[in-house]
Amino acid sequence: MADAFIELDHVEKVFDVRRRTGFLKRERRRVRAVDALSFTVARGEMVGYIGPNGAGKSTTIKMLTGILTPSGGRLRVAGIDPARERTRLAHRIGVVFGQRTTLWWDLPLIDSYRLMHRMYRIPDARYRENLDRLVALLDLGDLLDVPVRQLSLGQRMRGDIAAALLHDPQVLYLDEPTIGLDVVSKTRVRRFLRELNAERGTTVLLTTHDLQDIEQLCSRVMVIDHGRLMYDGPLAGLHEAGESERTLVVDLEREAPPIDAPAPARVVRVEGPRQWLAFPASRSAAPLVAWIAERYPLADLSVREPDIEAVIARMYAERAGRAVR
Ligand SMILES: Nc1ncnc2c1ncn2[C@@H]1O[C@H](COP(=O)(O)OP(=O)(O)OP(=O)(O)O)[C@@H](O)[C@H]1O
Repeated sequence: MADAFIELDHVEKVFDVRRRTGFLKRERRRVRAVDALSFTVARGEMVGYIGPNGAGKSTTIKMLTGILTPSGGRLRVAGIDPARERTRLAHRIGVVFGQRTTLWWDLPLIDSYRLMHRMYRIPDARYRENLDRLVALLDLGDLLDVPVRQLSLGQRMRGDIAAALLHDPQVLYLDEPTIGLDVVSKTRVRRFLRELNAERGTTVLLTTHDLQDIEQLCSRVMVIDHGRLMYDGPLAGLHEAGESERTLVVDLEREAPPIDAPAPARVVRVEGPRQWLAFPASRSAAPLVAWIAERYPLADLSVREPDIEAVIARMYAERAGRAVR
């Protein structure tokens, strides 16, 4: 592909794992974390990269950043072989790990940015311009003098995202950027990423367990499992492939027998006055809510999105999959 920015051609990563199986006894095992993985991502695309635990997502990202060397296949990011030219590539990429911070824990936030200014040799004018823009967009003004360890998770995440973007990377790898954040912080982070992508054309590869991250940010999603690409296409297609379901959680004013909802909705759990109804993710919850509200005394309700593991599990079960390369 001419405008491919990230290119993987039959990339593999095999780990040799030694395991103690008894006194003085060790077993050698080979783990194929990434298996003949091929895909391309065009410049400016925002792609969700999802899969169950241990699927090979982190291993892929580590190879894309040059931290790990592939055992086989061909890998290029912006035309660069990451494992061979890690330093040159570092100027083109930004990485945010939701669970870990790249910021200096004991220093005020601004000091981490000053250190990055030096580390990446960002020209002074560009550093100041980027810092001002990121501080405004991510609302970091009041936090710059606060030591990182005193920041809330949402504040730290915004601080980390700014740190990853100070040097104007062309591609941003995000690993669980909204994990543990409250609804307001999630919305803020997602809005920022949308704007970044629209205004700067930054290519984004996003790993997440939150389907709403994907829904709100990515027109394309890739599903990986056992190191292989299981699906590559729009999120809507994934829902179809896995016939995923959302759950309507209904709190009635008092206990009642399971709600006899019109198919395909059905009660999957009852606990006192609370009932859980599953319905296809492709349908609106509104008609079901209206149907229940007409017949039952409602105290409260909420809709839960399917989690990624459930979608993928169904995808396997149904095997109605499409576009498996
Ligand atoms: N350094 C390593 N040595 C040995 N095995 C490893 C190593 N790193 C990863 N693995 C194995 O490779 C497989 C893929 O792991 P990876 O961390 O890439 O999965 P993941 O999709 O990122 O999972 P999670 O969602 O849990 O982060 C797993 O079986 C894991 O145990």
